[in-house]
Amino acid sequence: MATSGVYRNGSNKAPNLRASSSFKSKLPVSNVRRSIPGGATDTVSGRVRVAVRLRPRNAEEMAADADFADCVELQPELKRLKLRKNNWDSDTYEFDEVLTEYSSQKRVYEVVAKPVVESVLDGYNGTVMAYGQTGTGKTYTLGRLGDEDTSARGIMVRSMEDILANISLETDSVSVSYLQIYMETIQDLLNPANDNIPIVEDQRTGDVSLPGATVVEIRDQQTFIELLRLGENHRVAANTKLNTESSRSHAILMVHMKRSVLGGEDEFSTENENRSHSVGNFKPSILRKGKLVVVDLAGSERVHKSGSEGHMLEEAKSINLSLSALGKCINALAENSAHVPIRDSKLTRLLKDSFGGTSRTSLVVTIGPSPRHRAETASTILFGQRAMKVENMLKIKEEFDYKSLSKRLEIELDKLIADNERQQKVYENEVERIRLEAQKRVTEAERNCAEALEEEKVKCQMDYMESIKKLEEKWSVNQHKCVANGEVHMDSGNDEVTKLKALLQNEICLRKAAEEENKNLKLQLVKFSKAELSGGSTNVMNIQEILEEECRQNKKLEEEVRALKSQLSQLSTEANLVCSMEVYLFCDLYYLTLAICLMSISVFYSHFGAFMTYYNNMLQL
Ligand SMILES: Nc1ncnc2c1ncn2[C@@H]1O[C@H](COP(=O)(O)OP(=O)(O)OP(=O)(O)O)[C@@H](O)[C@H]1O
Repeated sequence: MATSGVYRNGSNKAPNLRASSSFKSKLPVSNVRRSIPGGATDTVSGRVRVAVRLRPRNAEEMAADADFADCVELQPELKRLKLRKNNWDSDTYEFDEVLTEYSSQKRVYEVVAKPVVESVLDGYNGTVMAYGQTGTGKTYTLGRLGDEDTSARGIMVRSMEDILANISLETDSVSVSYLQIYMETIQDLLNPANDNIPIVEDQRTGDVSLPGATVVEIRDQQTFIELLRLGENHRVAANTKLNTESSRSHAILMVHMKRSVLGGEDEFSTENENRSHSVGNFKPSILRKGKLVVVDLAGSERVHKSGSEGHMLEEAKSINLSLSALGKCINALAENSAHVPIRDSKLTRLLKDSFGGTSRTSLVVTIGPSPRHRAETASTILFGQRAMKVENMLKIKEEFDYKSLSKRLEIELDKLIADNERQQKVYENEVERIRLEAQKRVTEAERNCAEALEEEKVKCQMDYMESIKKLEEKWSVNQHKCVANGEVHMDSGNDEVTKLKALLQNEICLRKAAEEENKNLKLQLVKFSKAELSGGSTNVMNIQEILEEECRQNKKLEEEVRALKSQLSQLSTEANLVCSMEVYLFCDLYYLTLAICLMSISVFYSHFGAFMTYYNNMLQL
């Protein structure tokens, strides 16, 4: 009976496996505490999950153990394993999963690794590790490539298949490193020249990294399989008594995944959305940095059983040393010991996060059926049982992806610039269209205007011609009238003007003679004045006054003569142009004026004559 067995897991009671959630189930969301960015304190408890896998009998065992029953009996439906002590007694152990010799590789992947891979895709670290005696199927479980038979593919290949199927190569990235710990040195299986890679621990986060290890970005499954093949070729293996191709090193495959998750995609979208509203629609996406570590341990073995000696013995001792260090750490963690001897080996330092750390860890312990190896099988089972007690505090590794936000903003900016340029082009085309239309309209308006002007011009010319014609007709009529009425007067007017001119000329001559005479008189007066200088008689003074008065009169006359001259010249010009009636009027007027002038001149000369008489009298006196 299953329940009648004795539980052997460090105490008399099996771990409370039923209380835990299903091995396949995802992490309970309600337990997750998140704090972004910086990867902070998003933790959830996660016990190390352990499955046991039984290898079928191999050819050697079929022969050697033909008469013996297997040392184990599996009850997969109860997830129990019975380890026979003898024919009538057995110890019963409970595991998270019990995988029989008939379990397919697919089933093994799904119960052991798939939940871990899913966690890695969610941004957690994950570890899948195989532990067991040499030749029990660790490499078979983890590392089979399934070249000929895809159903034989191991956990490594299937994990990568799942990862590649769940990420977007446009926004996410996957890269791998493949290493081995051989004789306490870390070597690069993808580049054997890298044969002493240091382990670097981040003091702040506790994260472990291997600077210098080859990191290859994976974009397709085939590349990954080729890398695994390359790594397997470089892995140290040897033909031992227990396994013709026994791995002499611990192989460690590290898969680094960076997955960009847009805000609002998952359960904490509301929180992210609220936070992102301050930056508008451009919420930084969340970058999840999950790391999957797949560890194919070297086989635990009893040295005498593996037949190792010389260098292989040294290898076996080194393997056992590191496995024993791992066992001690797991024991310490299982017992909540204050000190966990992580630094005792490279293996434990490298697996620091896998046991007692932040990783979701799944362990598959492989066992063989042979009763001859019962002790090793028991040891393996106990290792698994202790590992089941190790509690990890899973911590999500995520941060705001400012790089991707910047890229998105750049793309958005490019889009906006292109939109703007397109709109600018549309605008320019529209402006050009409007300009051409306006130009067309202006040209049309100009043409219309020119036509209208031309029409107006023609009309004006016609009106002008009409007016000229009318004037000419009128002028002609007037001409005829003039000819009929005033031709004789015109001729007589012209004669009168000529006479007037002659008279005027005569008067000018007279005036000049008078001026000459006046000048002479002045000279004589000066002489006379000198002679009579001291006399100062009143007569002379009177004469002077009379003389000055005469001069004034003379000037007045001169001005009148000048005015007459200018009027005469004007009259001469106008006389040729004005009609005969007007000429008559002007002529009459001038005759009158001229008569007055002549009268004035005669008065002057009469005065002048009187003066001269008086003057001569005076001289005689
Ligand atoms: N479940 C299985 N079904 C069929 N064959 C298996 C199974 N497990 C292992 N084998 C076979 O057993 C042999 C040893 O397996 P494997 O090399 O995987 O053991 P191992 O534990 O890795 O050994 P080592 O520790 O020496 O490297 C191989 O030939 C493998 O094909």
